[in-house]
Amino acid sequence: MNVLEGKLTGAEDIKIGIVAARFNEFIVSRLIGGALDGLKRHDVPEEQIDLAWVPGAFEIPVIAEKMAASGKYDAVICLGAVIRGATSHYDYVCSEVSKGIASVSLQSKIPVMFGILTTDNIEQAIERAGSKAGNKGYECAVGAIEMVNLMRVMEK
Ligand SMILES: Nc1c(NC[C@H](O)[C@H](O)[C@H](O)CO)[nH]c(=O)[nH]c1=O
Ligand SMILES: CC(=O)[C@@H](O)COP(=O)(O)O
Repeated sequence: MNVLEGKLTGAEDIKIGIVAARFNEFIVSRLIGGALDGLKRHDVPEEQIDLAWVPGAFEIPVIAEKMAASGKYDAVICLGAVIRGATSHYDYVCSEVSKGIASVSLQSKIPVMFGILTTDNIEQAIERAGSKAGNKGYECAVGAIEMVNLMRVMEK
């Protein structure tokens, strides 16, 4: 059996685009820190990482699509924190952001990582932004490297 896998080494030439939502910046800034930590610890040079801020998670897909279509990046990491409020707005934002990001990844044929926290309260978001439930930004960074290297293996 042949196992195709994306290793976490050989990331020195990987170029990453990050799209981050400014809404709940207190949380998102920690997701960005986790992503940068993950990329740096796997030897992705800082000068090969671009960060684009958008107002909120709903605006992430359109900028993720521009990054992916530019041909400048091997992968795009989408970071945001959607925290439930008093109305159904949360459901619409979460639904459209997840559909949008998935669509960009399939259309552009490069990894577009879903680093959007969708939580019922701020405590759950804090837990997933660098405390007891890990850091979704770090997870997406390492996942991006694995996916880029897996796709390179499959294209040989
Ligand atoms: N409530 C949250 C939002 N809402 C804003 C939308 O994402 C969007 O920017 C607005 O509707 C204008 O188009 N965004 C988040 O990222 N997180 C939230 O909790
Ligand atoms: C996720 C949201 O859009 C939400 O934070 C908005 O809050 P509300 O539903 O109270 O307007």
